[in-house]
Amino acid sequence: MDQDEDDDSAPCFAHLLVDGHVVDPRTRRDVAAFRKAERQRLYGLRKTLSVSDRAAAETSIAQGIDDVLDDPTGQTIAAYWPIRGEPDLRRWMAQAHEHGARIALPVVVGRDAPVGFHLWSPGCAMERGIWNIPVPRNVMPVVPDVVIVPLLGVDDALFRLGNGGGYYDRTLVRLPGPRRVIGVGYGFSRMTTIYPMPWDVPMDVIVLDDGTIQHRQ
Ligand SMILES: Nc1nc2c(c(=O)[nH]1)N(C=O)[C@@H](CNc1ccc(C(=O)N[C@@H](CCC(=O)O)C(=O)O)cc1)CN2
Ligand SMILES: Nc1ncnc2c1ncn2[C@@H]1O[C@H](COP(=O)(O)OP(=O)(O)OP(=O)(O)O)[C@@H](O)[C@H]1O
Repeated sequence: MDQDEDDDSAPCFAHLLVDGHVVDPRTRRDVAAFRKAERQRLYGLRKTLSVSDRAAAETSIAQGIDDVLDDPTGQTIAAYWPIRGEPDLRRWMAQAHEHGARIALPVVVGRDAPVGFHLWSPGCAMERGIWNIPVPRNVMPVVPDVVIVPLLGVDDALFRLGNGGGYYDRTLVRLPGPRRVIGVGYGFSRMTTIYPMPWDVPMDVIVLDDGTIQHRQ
């Protein structure tokens, strides 16, 4: 017997809630298993990229972001410090900083909490944060106008598959004011669907290394 559906001695439905969203437990389990397998497949594809593939991808993605952003001057832009074979945009970040953008990095502050965004500048002191991800040592929190998110997978409706912590989804729903979410990744990241769940937040536009620039319909 399945405890989730058939235990009528349990009047509490809290186990069906994910961050306030009602979710069927069996669906949640199936989707989590699907995403886990897809993550492994996509991490594997990233590992096949050569140094020159990566360099070319970074140039192409940087160009695509410039096309999408227009003038970064005066904008507060959250980018990221690359992990797990993500495109390395640090050169683009330094250039945008030089052109007058404020650049911030995501900082995990707690397991199920939204991430914070802390100002970064080229060469600033860094330290290892949660998950061992480098973060700026000096804590200067900001609210970004633009969030550049690394995508592991992306589906036709621009829902993102990430590393599986749910951090960006939790963060983006809570960001005050208008913000633009730009997903960046490799051409092989495309999927038909990630089976979006109520908490998934679609991106506004994606920039892939194969030259794809796709805006959400
Ligand atoms: N470069 C970069 N920085 C980032 C993010 C990112 O995706 N890329 N994040 C964007 O969110 C946050 C970190 N997100 C992370 C999410 C999960 C795991 C992780 O290790 N997950 C487990 C599996 C979790 C699960 O399936 O329950 C693992 O892979 O072992 C690490 C970092 C903040 N900083
Ligand atoms: N508000 C929320 N937003 C996102 N995920 C949440 C939320 N609350 C709880 N979760 C849980 O966190 C996990 C997030 O999984 P999901 O596949 O969405 O991660 P992801 O978007 O790939 O990760 P990340 O953004 O860290 O790269 C799920 O198991 C989900 O149940």
